[in-house]
Amino acid sequence: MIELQELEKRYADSYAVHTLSLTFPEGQLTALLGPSGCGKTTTLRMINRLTEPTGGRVLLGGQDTRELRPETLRRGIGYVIQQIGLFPHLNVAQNVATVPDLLGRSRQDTARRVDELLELVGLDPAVYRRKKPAELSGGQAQRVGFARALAADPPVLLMDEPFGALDPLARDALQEAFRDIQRRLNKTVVMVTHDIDEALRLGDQVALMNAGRLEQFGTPDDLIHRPASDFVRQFLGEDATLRQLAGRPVADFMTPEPAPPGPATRPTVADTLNARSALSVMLREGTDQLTVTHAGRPVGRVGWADLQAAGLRGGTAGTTGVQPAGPPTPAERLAAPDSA
Ligand SMILES: Nc1ncnc2c1ncn2[C@@H]1O[C@H](COP(=O)(O)OP(=O)(O)OP(=O)(O)O)[C@@H](O)[C@H]1O
Repeated sequence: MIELQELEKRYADSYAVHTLSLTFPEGQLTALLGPSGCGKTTTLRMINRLTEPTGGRVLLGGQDTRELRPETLRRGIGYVIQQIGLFPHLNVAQNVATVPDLLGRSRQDTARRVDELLELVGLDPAVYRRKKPAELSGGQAQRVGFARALAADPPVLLMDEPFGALDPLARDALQEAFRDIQRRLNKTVVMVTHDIDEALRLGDQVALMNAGRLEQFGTPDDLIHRPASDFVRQFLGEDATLRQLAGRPVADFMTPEPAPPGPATRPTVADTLNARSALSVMLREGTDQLTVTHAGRPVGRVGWADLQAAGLRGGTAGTTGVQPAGPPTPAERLAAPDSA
């Protein structure tokens, strides 16, 4: 869908991006990940020509983007940045309506579209339509930014650290909302982030860059279990598997099981709890089996081996240092960050 062919950006005698070739698959979210200064933002901005390449080309739906006028190109691509930059003098509805207005849609269509989009991003139109940006929290403003980026229903969405300026709670909530939206709308999304957790959690694919070049392109699972280089291994760190488990609900690893008769004998966790926290509970409670509940009722069980098999597929316990009957080190590491 979006294809980069030997794309390059040179500044004086240094390359911000060097002969970068990669294809962002249609309908999927690709996280552009890498250390500061590796060329993520430059790559993203070359897709919508906010930055002009010094070499190579970008194909969008097979068409060379140099053949399009930059404004036409940008109108067809949603763009979300860290501080969304809403127009302060316009209310929420007017901000979201900017692009449909530009495209000459009727007033009625636009009003309906604005309400749909506000609902989609989790803002009640009746409450938020007429508010000014100054009356919104950071998370709400960013939601409006998403709505605005989606207003023209672009097939492609570029996002540069879209959750970066939010506090952890607002960030989690908006990431969840966005994941849900992405599942429903199937946009082709390229998201720049330096946050490994975010990339592994939201990315269908991850493109890991280093010094202007691509180190590896693959699924989160590929990067964790089949790192293409020492750089990839070191960048993800030894906690990579735990990070991946943190992004998945325990329901994904559960074996369905009818509620056993009699009093509960195993510790219970809700099916929405993330798998990393479920591991923490096992360590804390000294058990390798948990009962999983849905709306308070037992629906299945999950064992250490299930999480280990899923989390460490293609690897070994040594990858993370997690051991079932284990010494205290992993327990400390697991329990510390987010004991459920
Ligand atoms: N206008 C410019 N002039 C000169 N050098 C630039 C310019 N813009 C970017 N660079 C350089 O290009 C390299 C890549 O920058 P870029 O902003 O793409 O990195 P990044 O991976 O997005 O970094 P970060 O995560 O810190 O935002 C950096 O070394 C940067 O200093």
